[in-house]
Amino acid sequence: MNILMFDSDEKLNEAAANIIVGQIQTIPRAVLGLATGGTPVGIYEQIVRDYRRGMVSFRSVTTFNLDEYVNLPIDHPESYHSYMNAHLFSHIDLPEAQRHIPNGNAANLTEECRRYDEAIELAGQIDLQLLGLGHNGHIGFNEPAHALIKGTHIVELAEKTREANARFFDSIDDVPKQALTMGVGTILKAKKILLVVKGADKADIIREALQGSITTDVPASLLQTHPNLIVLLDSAAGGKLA
Ligand SMILES: O=P(O)(O)OC[C@H]1O[C@](O)(CO)[C@@H](O)[C@@H]1O
Repeated sequence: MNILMFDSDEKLNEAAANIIVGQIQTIPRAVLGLATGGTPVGIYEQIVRDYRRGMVSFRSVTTFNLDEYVNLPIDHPESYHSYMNAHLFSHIDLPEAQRHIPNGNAANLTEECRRYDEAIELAGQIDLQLLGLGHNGHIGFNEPAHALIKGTHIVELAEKTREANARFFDSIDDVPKQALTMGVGTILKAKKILLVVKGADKADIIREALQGSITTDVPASLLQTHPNLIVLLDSAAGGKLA
């Protein structure tokens, strides 16, 4: 595990963008796993700047997002489809057919999960998976549980997750109760993982995830088993690491 700490958000975003752009430049048909939430917004802004400077093209890149809400219309401003369009996809030359996000409005959600896993397999596994961290240690929407699920599945969102994400909606009642998420097995199969964590409110959970026991109660702790994990933290998030 390689942990890097930054004293400014700008430097952290630049470092994360460099790693992602570097993968695209060195891997001919790179497959990226992408995340949503507040954390990656500045990283996507930096990637778009790099794209506009002509440093990178996404024409032969394939992307798979970690998750999507269930029963939230795709064009709802807070769907992860809308998020990805607003922050990344509408600004770069990534062909639409190469962008993948689970469909939380599919008539048969179980079948949609199976289809999503099959698409990832067909793409030849994920070269680089970008991850944020939930306050309860979730990665993607893999919430703390007695057992974690390997592949894409339907998940009941934890109250803590709905509370954290209520800031994006008019009220907590509007936050969906379910989501589709890539499983921890798929995440751990990525060749490289880039975990980005920002803010003092995540200092305790990142310490538990990286330096505590490996437990399904803190899904991110399973990342300790990954052979190629890079962790980028701001100094507030990293403030409690031993
Ligand atoms: O970056 P944020 O907004 O704190 O979110 C952290 C994590 O929570 C999620 O948004 C899901 O709640 C993940 O996609 C993200 O990695």
